[in-house]
Amino acid sequence: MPHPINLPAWRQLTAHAGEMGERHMRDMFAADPHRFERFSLRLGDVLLDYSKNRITAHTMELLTQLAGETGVETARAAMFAGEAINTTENRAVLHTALRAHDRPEVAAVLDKMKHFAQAVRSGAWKGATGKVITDVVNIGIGGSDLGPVMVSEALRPYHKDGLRVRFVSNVDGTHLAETLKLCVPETTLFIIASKTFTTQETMANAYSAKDWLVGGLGQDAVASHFVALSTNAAAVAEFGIDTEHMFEFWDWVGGRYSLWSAIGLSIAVAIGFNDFRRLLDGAALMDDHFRTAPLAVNMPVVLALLGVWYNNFMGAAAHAVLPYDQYLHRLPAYLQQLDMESNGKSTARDGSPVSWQTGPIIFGEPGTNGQHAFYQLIHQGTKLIPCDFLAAATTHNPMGDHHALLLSNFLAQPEALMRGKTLDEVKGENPSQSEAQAAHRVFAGNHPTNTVLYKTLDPHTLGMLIALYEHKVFVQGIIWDINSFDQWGVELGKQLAKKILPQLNGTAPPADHHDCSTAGLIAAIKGLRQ
Ligand SMILES: O=P(O)(O)OC[C@H]1O[C@H](O)[C@H](O)[C@@H](O)[C@@H]1O
Repeated sequence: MPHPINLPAWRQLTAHAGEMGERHMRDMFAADPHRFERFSLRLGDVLLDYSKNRITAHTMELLTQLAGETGVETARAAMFAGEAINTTENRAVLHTALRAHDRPEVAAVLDKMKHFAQAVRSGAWKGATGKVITDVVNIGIGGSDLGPVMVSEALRPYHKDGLRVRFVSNVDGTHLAETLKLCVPETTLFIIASKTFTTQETMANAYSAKDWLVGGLGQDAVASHFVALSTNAAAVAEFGIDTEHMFEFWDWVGGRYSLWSAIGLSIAVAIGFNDFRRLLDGAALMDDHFRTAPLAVNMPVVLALLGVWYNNFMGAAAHAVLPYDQYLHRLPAYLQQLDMESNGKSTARDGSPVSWQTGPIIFGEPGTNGQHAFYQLIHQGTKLIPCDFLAAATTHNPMGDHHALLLSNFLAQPEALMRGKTLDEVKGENPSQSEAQAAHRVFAGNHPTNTVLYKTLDPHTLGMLIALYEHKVFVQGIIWDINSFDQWGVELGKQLAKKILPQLNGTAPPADHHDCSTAGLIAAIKGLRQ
């Protein structure tokens, strides 16, 4: 497969970007009253409006051509077929199989999760002293935390009353300590979530949680207060969890794609298995759409292509995710891992260095909070930052005018970003102001946004939205000719931390291989501790 920059569509897009640089969306909207219908897609209760982008029909044709030339359709088929497309780890990438209904091993684990979730929720599962569980603490990090936290927060209206699900990820003891202050051993159940069951942070937190539990209830209590989610049965047993109480998954499930697997157990406990199944079914609907819809009308493909357009042809380095939905307040954090760990790569699939841009910097906050913080830069700064706006047409919490206020902002911001405000408009508002004063009040506009509107944030819709982003990231990885499914970039820091630990603890002599900054900081920490 030739590198993307050598493909005909890439060259044509480079030339086309030059032409499009001159054009303002305000004029394109004025010229075409059907732009919304032309550039929007709908699947079930989810609507994607991508009309506020710096595109024409020709732009989309060229981008779709790029998807064709980079082999997106072949790659998509290979992923769904279970080929080992994660070539640096020789693994298949089959998170889609977790939400389909055709694998017996998946069905068996889901069944086990269902029974466990029911037992905890109904009170049939008892702690060591016979009390029902009131607090479930998921201990995990990265993909074993961010997906479950994000979904658990997003689906709060579906949580069972009186059952609190908490998450501990950071190796900073503060995270666990502050969480344990809210729990008592007799009624607390720990879910240790780790694909490898070797992750330093998770193991440290799991052992400390075990000490806390054993300190309160004794060693025999571990069996009824700890369960594990992992692919590594030996390590689970060594930790002291009966593998009866282990929920397994497989190496073909990447960490950041694992919330659909046993890693989702905390979600199933919080919202109940039926709603967890609805989450999977929503994702399966998006999978089906992604697998079968022609590229030009394929929602994840269109989102991916728009991202490529700005990232590779218009010089954008970042992408903002702006949910106007408080329940999605952890979506940006979740997408940071999904997108940046997947596509933050600089080696092409053939091992050569890339000479084109790959994954963007993802950031965001829930609207309207972001408006009062960083939107200034998006509106008037020097950087081009494409944004995704997301909102539900209905609210779980009708209260006065709040939802209408929220949605009016959700609609106003993309309109303002698109349209901008000209010098003449500024002067028209206040003819007495000086030229210089007026200049500060001008908005260039022409800032691209996608709008994702859905009916209600329910489990099914959330499943669709997450799968939408998963497949977007996949398509971009194929176009950029990188492996979206490994994460070698996180290894070096881990290795060095392991070496530094005994030096900090004083069980190993200060090493002379450090640079003077690291050595100086180690010495400073020791000094400040005295
Ligand atoms: O689930 P675990 O094996 O504990 O891994 C947790 C996380 O740590 C790793 O360092 C990776 O960067 C993540 O992709 C992964 O999700």
